[in-house]
Amino acid sequence: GVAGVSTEPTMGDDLASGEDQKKTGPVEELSNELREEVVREALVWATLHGAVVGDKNHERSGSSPGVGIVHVPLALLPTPFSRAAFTQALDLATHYNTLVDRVSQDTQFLHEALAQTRKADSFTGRLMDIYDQVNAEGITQDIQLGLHRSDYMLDMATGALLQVEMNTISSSFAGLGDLTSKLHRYLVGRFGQELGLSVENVPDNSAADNFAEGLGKAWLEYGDPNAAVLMIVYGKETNMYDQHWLSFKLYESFGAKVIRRTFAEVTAEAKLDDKRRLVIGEQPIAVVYYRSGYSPDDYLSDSDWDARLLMERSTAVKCPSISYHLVGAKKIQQELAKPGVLERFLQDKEVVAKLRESFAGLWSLEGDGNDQILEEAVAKPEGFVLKPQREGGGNNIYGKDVATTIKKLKQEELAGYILMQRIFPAVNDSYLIRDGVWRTAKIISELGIFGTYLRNGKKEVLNKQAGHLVRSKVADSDEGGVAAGYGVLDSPYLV
Ligand SMILES: N[C@H](CCC(=O)N[C@@H](CS)C(=O)NCCC(=O)O)C(=O)O
Ligand SMILES: [Mg+2]
Repeated sequence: GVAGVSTEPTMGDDLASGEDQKKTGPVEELSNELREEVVREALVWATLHGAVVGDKNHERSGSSPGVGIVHVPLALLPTPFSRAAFTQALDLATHYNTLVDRVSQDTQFLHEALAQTRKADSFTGRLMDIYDQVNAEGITQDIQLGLHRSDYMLDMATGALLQVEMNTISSSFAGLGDLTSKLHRYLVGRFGQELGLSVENVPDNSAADNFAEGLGKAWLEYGDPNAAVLMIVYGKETNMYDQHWLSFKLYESFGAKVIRRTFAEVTAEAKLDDKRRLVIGEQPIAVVYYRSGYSPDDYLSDSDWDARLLMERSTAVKCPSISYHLVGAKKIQQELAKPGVLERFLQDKEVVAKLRESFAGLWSLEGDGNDQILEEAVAKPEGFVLKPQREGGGNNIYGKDVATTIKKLKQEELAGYILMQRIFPAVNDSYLIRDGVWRTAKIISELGIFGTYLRNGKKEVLNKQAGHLVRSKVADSDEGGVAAGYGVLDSPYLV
């Protein structure tokens, strides 16, 4: 209901029908007046501290800063999450950073692993073409900056922490996720007594500072104080404040300035000078940070692809470089899960074992020996997710559609997908607030762990577990993307 007036029927009651869901979380303890007070404090805190997004109902909200602003979709209170699993996820971060960097340097592996996919999926094909072109010409810049987010779900049946995916491009919400932790620490600190919660169970977060540090240290490694950071963005971006948090902290901590451009503006304003340095207008660029370019929809014409290639050929540090972008492909995630493949990149057996135990079931549709798993996926589709080579949310295939899609795919299309074990996390009770309106809901949550990695040639400058994010969604919805409008920002309550 509207903050202060509980108008809507509470979702919780409807879904209680017969499901023996373990009721967890503080939701049932909230009396009306306490809930109204906590909701009001949450909304005021979020607004005052910049935990905001553009309001999609306001036509200028994505293009004019300060206009059409609304608080970020939120879980009112942090959601219970296993302390052991949280610690395990944090511990994996530096190892996943290293894995991405090692795989990115193995041209033969990338070619072998993506040979079929580049033919089956034209987007991957275009990325591979750029990869081949810059390799043929000779890499101009071996400073690699990764600002990653490795997403996990805690499988209720086995208690296993399983990786959903590794994001190596445009990993959102270091800014807003950090703030959500701070908001929940404020609310639990202020109302913990009545809520029966303690702030020690709400871990602090420094994702925004860590991502700004990654950008800042890459800018320093480039070594030109007059050069700027170029952020590649959408013309209309309702998640701009998550991006501006990083720009502001980067300037505050390092003095580096960020300029924002779309691919079209890069086409109009960019050139390479005689040393292949990237210049936008008169402004030299030290780092290119992509917050667009992860979906084929982001390339509206060949000139956008030319802009990507031009930036890739330049001496600017790309985040991600084309090779880091490719390592984040779902096909690579699936190939890395094959027996013996991790050992190609990592020597430490314990590390290999830790990473491998975080892999969910992952299978290709094409190639040898998969008939049995394909039959199982057609017979029991609810146990699987079918994933195209797409980022940005809203693309995965669930339920019966898994079976119908597998049956209708042509042989040459199979390598454009991967099949993954569907993970069933615990269901929790929560209050979700969107546009100032709260509602109770049964939610499932996904934990993202940010990682920052910077290597300059042989020198590893940075390799950090860089903070966390929880995104929650109504338990019966398949998609969970916040930017895509399904999920809310949340944080873990360690139990
Ligand atoms: N609007 C763009 C959105 C960029 C984007 O979609 N990033 C993907 C990884 S590729 C992602 O992190 N998705 C999880 C956050 C969610 O749930 O929406 C931006 O913020 O720059
Ligand atoms: Mg993703």
